[in-house]
Amino acid sequence: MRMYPAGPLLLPHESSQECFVGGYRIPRGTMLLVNLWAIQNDPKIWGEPEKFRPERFQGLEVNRDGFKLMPFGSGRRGCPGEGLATRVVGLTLASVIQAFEWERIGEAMVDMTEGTGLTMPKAKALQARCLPRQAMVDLLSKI
Ligand code: HEM
Repeated sequence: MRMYPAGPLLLPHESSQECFVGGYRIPRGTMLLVNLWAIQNDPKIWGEPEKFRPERFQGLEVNRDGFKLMPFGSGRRGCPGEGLATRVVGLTLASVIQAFEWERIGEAMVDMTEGTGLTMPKAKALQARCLPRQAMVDLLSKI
C-alpha cells in the first residue's frame, strides 16, 4: 500500500519573504503549492513508500519531524479541524473493527489504485463483506 495523503496538494500559500527551497530562490509574494503526495512517496524520505508499514508512523510527530508528514498542512493556514479529525477517524475505525468482522469479497487483494481529484479517492470503490461480531450482537440485544 502506498502512502496516501487525503489531500495530495495543500491549499495555495504565499511566501511572505524571499527564501530558498532545495536550492531554488523563491521571491517574496510567490504563490506556492506544496505537493504532499510527492513528499509522502519520496523513497529518499520514506523507505519503500509503496509498502504497507503503519509502524513507520510510530513515535513520529506530525509537522515536527522535518515536515515529512503534514497531512493537515502547517502553520497559520494549517487545518483547524486536525484535532477533531484525528479523534473522529480513530474512533470510527476502532468502532467498525470492534463491531464487525471484515473480509475481502474474493481471493484478489483490494485494488488500491489511486483516482484523481482534490482529495485522494480510490479508483475503484472498496467492496468488502462485513458481519456483526457475536459479542456486539449480544451486547446490543440487551439494550
Ligand atoms: C482527515 C481529515 C482532514 C484532513 C486530512 C484535512 C486536511 C487539510 C489540509 C491538508 C488543509 C490545507 C492546509 C494547508 O494548506 O496548510 C486543510 C485546511 C482546512 N481544513 Fe481540513 N482536513 C481534515 C478535516 C477537517 C475538518 C474535520 C474540518 C472542520 C471541522 C476541517 C476544516 C478545514 C479548514 C476550514 C481549512 C482551511 C484553513 C485555512 O485556509 O486557513 N478540516 N485541511
